[in-house]
Amino acid sequence: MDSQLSGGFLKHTLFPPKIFTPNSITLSNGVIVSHNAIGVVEITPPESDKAIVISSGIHGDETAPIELVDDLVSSILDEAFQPTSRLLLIIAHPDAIHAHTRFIEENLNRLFADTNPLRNKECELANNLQEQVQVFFKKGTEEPWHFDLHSAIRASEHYMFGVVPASTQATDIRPLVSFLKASHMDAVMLSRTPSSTFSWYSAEKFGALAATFEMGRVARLYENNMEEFKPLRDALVALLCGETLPAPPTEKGFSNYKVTRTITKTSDAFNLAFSDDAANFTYFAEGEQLAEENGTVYSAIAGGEAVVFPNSKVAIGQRAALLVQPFEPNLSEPLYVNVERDPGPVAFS
Ligand SMILES: O=C(O)CCC(=O)N[C@@H](CCC(=O)O)C(=O)O
Ligand SMILES: [Zn+2]
Repeated sequence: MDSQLSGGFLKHTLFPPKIFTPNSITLSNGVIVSHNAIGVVEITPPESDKAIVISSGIHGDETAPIELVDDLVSSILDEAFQPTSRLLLIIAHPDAIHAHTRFIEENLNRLFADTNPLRNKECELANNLQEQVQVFFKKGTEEPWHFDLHSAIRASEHYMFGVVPASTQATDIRPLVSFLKASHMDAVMLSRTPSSTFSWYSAEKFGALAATFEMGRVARLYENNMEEFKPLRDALVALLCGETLPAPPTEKGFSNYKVTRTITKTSDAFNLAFSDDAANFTYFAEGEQLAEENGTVYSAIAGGEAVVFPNSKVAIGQRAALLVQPFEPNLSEPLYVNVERDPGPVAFS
């Protein structure tokens, strides 16, 4: 193993040597740690039943996930726990982390639909990450999982929540929902339409149990209160080690939402009808105005809608908000999140 990785995965990712050579070591517990690329570490135990990708730093200013992934790699190197799953651990975008920004030229988390023409650094990163994940999942036949860790830009009615992408695969996501509950998350949101996010890539291409996790709110590196994410870390370690997941908390509930609509910004005339700092999951009653663009008015549909990830400053052609409604899934039956096998009826405008 190169000496820099023993100084920490994050440190190596942010300050890599001029020439990087992929390398591997076998720990005394038999676990192989391979440093495949800058920001990509693969863990191979002697036997495995799951193949799990845990990615962070897709957005450079969302730092709690980066600290968590760095900590997991250090703990594996220190043999503090012994994974029984193959793992791919990722810190994706060092330039954006250095710059304390979401991205440099283009939102990396919208570049996983296909191989990208190389117009900027994010396209190159997305292509490399697609390749790394593809090789990783195709190496074995274990159950594929992917957690893409993020932090929200704004305050949120639900501090920690998962966003499950819609795919054309028939993947029953109930184990994922159980994992969210065991991680003490507050909510899950089921998508309805395909997206071009990293978690969608793993769900669509490999049938992975995949989700974007929102871990609290953006903060500078090492200014996060990582105690808040201890239940998530505990659940991850249990999953990685093939142990029983921790029990969900009894003191708080868990909310289920499904996306009713995606509002896409199509011009510079796009405006949100509410304050820029409205929290995620702010509820709007039927008829309340949500956004306006060139005379098209978006208002909440019957039953009302809550707004998630509102952002009028996104690039033209990109998602400016998700609108959601609560629902109660029937967990005694398989729960699918795709266009063909929709989780239940929902009102559309
Ligand atoms: O707080 C925000 O507005 C953005 C936080 C974030 O980066 N969220 C992800 C969600 C991806 C998904 O829909 O699965 C993103 O916007 O890329
Ligand atoms: Zn993000």
